[in-house]
Amino acid sequence: MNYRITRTEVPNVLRFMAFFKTVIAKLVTEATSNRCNPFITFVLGGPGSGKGTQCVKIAETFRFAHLSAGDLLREEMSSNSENGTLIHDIIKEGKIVPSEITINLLRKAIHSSGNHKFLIDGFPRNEENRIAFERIVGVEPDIVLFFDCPEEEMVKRVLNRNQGRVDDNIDTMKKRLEVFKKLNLPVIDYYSAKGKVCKINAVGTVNEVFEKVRPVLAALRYWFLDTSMISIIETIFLVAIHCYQLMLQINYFFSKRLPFPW
Ligand SMILES: Nc1ncnc2c1ncn2[C@@H]1O[C@H](COP(=O)(O)OP(=O)(O)O)[C@@H](O)[C@H]1O
Ligand SMILES: Nc1ccn([C@H]2C[C@H](O)[C@@H](COP(=O)(O)OP(=O)(O)O)O2)c(=O)n1
Repeated sequence: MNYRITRTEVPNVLRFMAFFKTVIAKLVTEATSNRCNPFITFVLGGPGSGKGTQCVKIAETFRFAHLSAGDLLREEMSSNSENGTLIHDIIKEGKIVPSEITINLLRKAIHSSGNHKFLIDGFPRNEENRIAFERIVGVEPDIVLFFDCPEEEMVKRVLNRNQGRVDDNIDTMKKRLEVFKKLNLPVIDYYSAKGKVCKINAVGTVNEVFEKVRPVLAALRYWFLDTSMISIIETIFLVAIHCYQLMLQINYFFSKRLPFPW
């Protein structure tokens, strides 16, 4: 195009470009705002369904930070903290520790991890956990992985776990299964209704189950790639506009006429 900007038009063109840059920045902020929050994956399933085992593999393969609510509570229990005895008694009874204690441990672990993609394993266990997390941490999970496993398989796995846990015995296991059905399944239903649950059949060898999980996490890679692509395109676009503005100002200063680039 042969159109040339005249000297009197330059201030208006500069003003238009400043407005254009503001609009682009706003659109990009809106497109990426959700993505600046940490990426939260809740990992749920009955006791012994294989959550912890699969989380280790996911964390290794896809570089997520793995935070196990149960492990954090057990560490707290053995650190002789003021809540130690309370946590021990609740876990031994197969019940759920008050949300405030678990969320405090999770919050500390999230902040000290240096990662922005999290697998939160074994949380939320009940509606109280769920509501408190959303209120205190202020985010909802991006996805929920649900390891669906038959009861007899879960019992077999827990009784063979051999990690010296106070709750890995048949009496506590029966109570935990009841608590899972009564309190945890409603949480899974809640997130299912929101379209966030990805149900994985947890029967099979560890590797077979992981092959069912892999495509779910692999699909998320595009999600993360998407975020960086938007930022790269935005940067290229804004740098181009800045350069043109600068050229325009230099030309204006030397009172020349500048060809319009489109
Ligand atoms: N797919 C599987 N097949 C057989 N055993 C498994 C499988 N996944 C995990 N396990 C074993 O079952 C036990 C419970 O697994 P774990 O990952 O601790 O479950 P959860 O975290 O859901 O309680 C562990 O001893 C683990 O090695
Ligand atoms: N959000 C949570 C997670 C675990 N707990 C307690 C109660 C659970 O029975 C124990 C053990 O949890 P953990 O996730 O390690 O147990 P499983 O791996 O499902 O066997 O910790 C809790 O009170 N609240």
